[in-house]
Parts: sequence; C-alpha cells; structure tokens
Amino acid sequence: MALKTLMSSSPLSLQNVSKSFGGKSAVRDVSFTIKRGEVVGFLGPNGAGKTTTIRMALGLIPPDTGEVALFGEKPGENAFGRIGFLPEERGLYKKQTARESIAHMARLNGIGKKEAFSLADDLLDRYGLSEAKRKKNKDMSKGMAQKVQLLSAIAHDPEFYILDEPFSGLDPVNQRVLEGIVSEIAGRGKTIIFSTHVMEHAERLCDRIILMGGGEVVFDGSTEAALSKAPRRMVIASEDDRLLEIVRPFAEDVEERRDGGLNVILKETAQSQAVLERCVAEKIKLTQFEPKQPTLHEAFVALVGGDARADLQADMAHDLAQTNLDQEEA
Ligand SMILES: Nc1ncnc2c1ncn2[C@@H]1O[C@H](COP(=O)(O)OP(=O)(O)OP(=O)(O)O)[C@@H](O)[C@H]1O
Repeated sequence: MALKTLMSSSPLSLQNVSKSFGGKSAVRDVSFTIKRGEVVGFLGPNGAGKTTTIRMALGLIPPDTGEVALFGEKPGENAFGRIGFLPEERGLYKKQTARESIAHMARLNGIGKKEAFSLADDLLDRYGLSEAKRKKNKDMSKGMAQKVQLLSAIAHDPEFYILDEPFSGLDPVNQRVLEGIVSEIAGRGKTIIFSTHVMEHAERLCDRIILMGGGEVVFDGSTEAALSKAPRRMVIASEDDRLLEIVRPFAEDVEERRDGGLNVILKETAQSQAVLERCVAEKIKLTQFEPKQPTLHEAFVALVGGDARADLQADMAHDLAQTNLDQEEA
C-alpha cells in the first residue's frame, strides 16, 4: 500500500518525527504506523521518549520536524471522540464520585447526560467496582482510582486506545485486573497502543512491539521476532570436570553456578542440541540439561544498548523488587 494511503487509512502514523527540549533531543526520527485492530506494546526504559511521542501523536505538543496523522488528519479535536486516552499523569477530580468521573468524560466525548450515567454504572458493575459508584475519588485506593480513570477513557467506546503506562504503580493483582480490561477491549477488535517498561504485560497482550531506546525506535516487529533477538541460554550440569571445557566452544559466555552447574549463553551459531550431542559423544553423564525459553526482558536488554540498557536493567530490578514487596504485603 502506498505510504500516503496507509497514513490516511490508519489510526496513527508518524513519519520521521523528532522533538527536542531546550536543545536536548527527546525523540529522533521516529516513524511507525499503527494499523486498525493491532495491539501494540510501546516499550522502553525511563526517558526513552515514549510519553513525548504519545503527546505528539495526540497533537498535545507539536513535533519539531516530521509528520503525524491521526485517522489520516493532523491531530486535533476531530479525532478526540474516536480516541480513549489514559495520560501518564493520573488525575481525577477529588470531589467527584467514580460514576460522576466516568460520566463527565463520556459527556465531554459527546454522550448525553442520562446515557453517560447509565454507561458509567454499567462499566462499574461490569468491572467489579459497583461499591465505588458513589465513593469520592479522594477516598479511593490508588488501584481503584486508576481503574476508574481507565474506565473514564473507554466509556464512549472509542476505536483507538492510547494508554500511557496503564499498569504503573499498581500491585500485581490490580495489574492483572487492568490487563483483563485491556484484553477485553482488544477482543472486541479495537486498536490499542500502550506504553510500559514492564515487558510481561506486552508479552501477554501484544501482537506487535515497538521498542524505544534513547529517543529512537530500536525495534519494531512481532512479539515472536522480538523474542528471537534474545540470547539463547541453557543450564547444564555434570559431576564430570571436563564439562566446562566441552561447553566453552559453543558459548558466548559461561558462568559457574553455586550448585556446580553452568549458566551458558550460546553463540549465535551454536545450538543446545549440539552441546548435548557432544556430551554424549564424550560420554559425559549430565545431571541437568535445560535449554531456557527466551524472555522479552532478555531480548530488550540485548536490543537496547549503552546507558538505556543500564536504565532498563535498573527498571527491571526495581519492578521485580516492587512486585516482591507487593506480594509480601498482600
Ligand atoms: N516538557 C519537557 N521539558 C523538558 N524535557 C522533557 C520534557 N518532556 C520530556 N522531556 C525529556 O525528554 C526525554 C524523553 O522523555 P519521555 O517522558 O518522553 O520518556 P518516556 O519514555 O516516556 O519515559 P518514562 O517511562 O519515564 O515516562 C527525557 O530525557 C525527558 O527528561
């Protein structure tokens, strides 16, 4: 399909978009097109440029250079009723109740008063928040308020959802509830792009991944293609001292484990099966042989270089610590 046609028929298209703040580049030469019905994970470490890109996509800030097309037009009010946007900065009017918040957003998106309140009630019932209907936002837990804000963004049943960090700051239980909502929206054939630096959400929900690093798109493709970028790993163990020597020619890196086994990162050309065959040929008796499934975490640490890679690892460590903390508290 010709570029112009694709730009005009797609919910969102960015062509060579760049943005700097005070001379410091935040987004550099970003191009991608979101097709109808896609569920896209917009990933990257803190400061990678995700929020800036989303703001430009919605026309909240203009790009310095490049073109943005939202439903084939320059972003503007025309498109807003067709979009459900969850901004990174959370905020509900403190004195409004949950149903008032949702109805308020629905009305801003052109729905009449009676229908807006009925929609709010239906959504709150459907997503297990019936008891929050008349609760003021200031009295809600963080998880509850975040769910209400997401429901406010989706009440007018838009075609295209732009969700900036929908899972951040939530405990694992609430993250799952929000994932359920996103998954249900996706099941109805809607188009979704959501940003996150937590890969597991993307792994479970997305067809396609766009990974930002240092203001640029460093990967854009299917979740499977992303996984193929992860280094292949295996764990192998034997009481035979010759194991390390046999494994080394196949390995990019080998680490001895405390239990005597070896963590092996295979060379690009090597196969775990070949290591096994070599061990059998050398009559090495193995006590463990475990090729590991690659994870998106590993793929992205491999794809995002330099400082961004360190940031991503720090984010991952932080998320893991937070999840452990949340599980201990639960
Ligand atoms: N209004 C602004 N003024 C100055 N610098 C900004 C502004 N907005 C973003 N930046 C800078 O642009 C870069 C990209 O930030 P952005 O918020 O887009 O990244 P992000 O990928 O969304 O990160 P996070 O996951 O932390 O939200 C960062 O270096 C940030 O400090």
